[in-house]
This record gives sequence, structure tokens and C-alpha cells, in this order.
Amino acid sequence: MGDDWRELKRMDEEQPDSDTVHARLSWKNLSVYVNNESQILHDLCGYVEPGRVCAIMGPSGCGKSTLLDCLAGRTSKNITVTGDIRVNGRKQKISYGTAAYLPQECDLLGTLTVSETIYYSAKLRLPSNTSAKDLQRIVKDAIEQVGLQDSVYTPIGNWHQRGLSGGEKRRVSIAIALLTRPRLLFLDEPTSGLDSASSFHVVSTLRNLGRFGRTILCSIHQPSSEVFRLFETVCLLTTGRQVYFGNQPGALKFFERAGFPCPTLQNPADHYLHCINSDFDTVKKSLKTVYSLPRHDVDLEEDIYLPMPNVSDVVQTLTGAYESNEKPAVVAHIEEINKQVSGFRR
Ligand SMILES: Nc1ncnc2c1ncn2[C@@H]1O[C@H](COP(=O)(O)OP(=O)(O)OP(=O)(O)O)[C@@H](O)[C@H]1O
Repeated sequence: MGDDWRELKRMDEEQPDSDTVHARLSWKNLSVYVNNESQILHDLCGYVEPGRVCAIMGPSGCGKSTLLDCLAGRTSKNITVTGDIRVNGRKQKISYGTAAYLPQECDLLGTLTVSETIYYSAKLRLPSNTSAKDLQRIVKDAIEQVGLQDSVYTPIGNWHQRGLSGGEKRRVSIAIALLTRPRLLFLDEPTSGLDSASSFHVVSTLRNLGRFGRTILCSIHQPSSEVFRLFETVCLLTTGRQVYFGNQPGALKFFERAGFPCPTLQNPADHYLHCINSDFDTVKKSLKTVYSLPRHDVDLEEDIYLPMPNVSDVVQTLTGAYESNEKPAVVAHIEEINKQVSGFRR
């Protein structure tokens, strides 16, 4: 921790307002192996520009957290990463304070209030010589950035004391992550377990943080259409392979061109996940058995439940279309931004 603090102090001295220093993150030919044997991510490419919020989406087990962990530089020992990960055009280890990582579950003390929680976290995370005035200012900024000004005296809450809602607790965790003024923010499923309104509030908060020039990446499971629209960039994975990477409206065109247009009035995120989630093949198999049984009073219309061809065929078509039509442009863009930023001071 001592080194981390020194690093943070150095950053503060060198970059008095690190909020204004931007981080362009890119990854190319990124593959990940477990125990040097089985491959769980295959040749992924992508980038996130400052001010943008990128959603990593895909079915359970497709590698969302693994990708996030690799990019944040926090993989476990049995994982081998190959490929090229760059921040502002340079291969570099992401240092303390430059990036913050929010795991799915963040433990907060239920008896403390919002301001106490953030204040004590600031005392622990910031250099020990931070003045009381600066500490107060940083805490106040963090609270304001996540929109918790009206709840500063509310206890976090626990099983026997009523407190914040799930979405508000998630925003407290985001505020804590902001204390070191990170330029890169990684969040593992920040909306898991939240209802659609709270999810919308959390992702809107992230979008707002993007306005300060932060580069934000988060994995997300099944966003509502309102939440999905808040993401500027989408990274769609299935079984560790890239199905789509690019801007969010572009995904609609990509699926349409590949022969799987999103039905009118359907949430695009649901449609994409339906197309690439192989669990649907298993469901179809079991439903076929149900359909073969004599029907009673329930009039099941098979077309409603089984509108798509086999997911494995769809995935093959989509990954092929991505490789040949989209990926070259993604790679060219990565090379372009890395060329541009390599001359900048990071
Ligand atoms: N350290 C590890 N050792 C062994 N297997 C791993 C390791 N990390 C990830 N995996 C495997 O890699 C695959 C992808 O896991 P990952 O957690 O990245 O998926 P995910 O998309 O985040 O899933 P979920 O949405 O369920 O959280 C899974 O099959 C998982 O078991």
C-alpha cells in the first residue's frame, strides 16, 4: 500500500487535476488461456475513448468478467494473457489511482452514513498528508458526482436497520472508487440485482461521469432498452468470441445486414442476447418434448417461443460477418488512436 500511496501522491503532484488527463484504452489480438490449456477469450480487439461508456455484454460464462479483469490488469495466477493492451498508446501497467475496479459485490458498513462511509474510505485511500480541506472537497465532489447529496446522512443500512436502496448503495461504491480520481473505471455488473429504474439511475450516473472525460467499461447482463441506449459502445461476446464491437446504433445495422434484424418494438439488447445465447438451444430441445405432449387447455404457439434458427448457426454467421466486415475497421481505428496518442503526455 505504501508504494500505491507514493504513486498517488506523485500523480497528484504531476497532474494536479487528473480528471482532465484522459485515458484511451485499446486491446488487440487479446487471447486468454486457463492453465496454459483451454482458451477462454479468442483474439479480441476493441477500444474505449475518454468520455465513453462501453458495455461488455453476452450470455453467462462468455468471458465478460475475464475481459474486464484482463484490461484492468487483475487476472488470477492460472490465467495467461496474450495480445496487446495499451493505455494512451503505451503498454503499461495500470497504476494505483489511474484506474478503479468495482467488483459485483462491495461490502459497506451498514451502520455508517453515506458521508461517513465515503469520508473514512477517503482517509484510507488518499495520501496521509492530504489536508483536511482537500479531503472534504474530494468527498463532496465524489458525493455530488454520483448524485447522493440528498442522502449524505442516511445510514447505508443492513438486515436490521433500514437504509439506502440497492441502487444507492451501488452509487456509494462508485463514489468510493472516484476518490482517487481514476481516469479509467471498470465495473463488473454494476446493475446486477437492481430493478430497471435503479439500473437506469446507476448507468446514467456512469454516463454522467463520462462527461468528466473518464473512460468507463462495464460488464452488463440483460439491460432494459432504456439502459442499453445509454451505452455508446458495445462489446458483444459469446463463448469468448467477438460477435460485435462498435457503436451502439451500429449493432442494429450489423445484425440486420447479417440477416437477423431486431423485430420492431423489441429491446435490441434482448434480441442480440437471444441470438447468441446457446442456452436457448437447450431450452428449445426441452420445449420440443413439451410440444410433443398432448395439449390440454394451454394453446402454446410454437412460433412465439421458437422464432430463431439454432443459436450455434446464428453465432457462426455473426462471428463470420464480424471478422470479415467489422473487425478490419476496429483494428484500423485502434492503430489510428494509438498513433495519435503516443505523442501526448499521459
Ligand atoms: N481463473 C479461472 N480459472 C478457471 N476458469 C476460469 C477462470 N476465470 C474464468 N474462467 C472460466 O472462463 C469462462 C468465462 O468466465 P467469466 O467469469 O469471465 O464469464 P462471465 O461472462 O463474466 O460470466 P457471468 O456473466 O456468469 O459472470 C467460464 O467458463 C469460467 O469458468
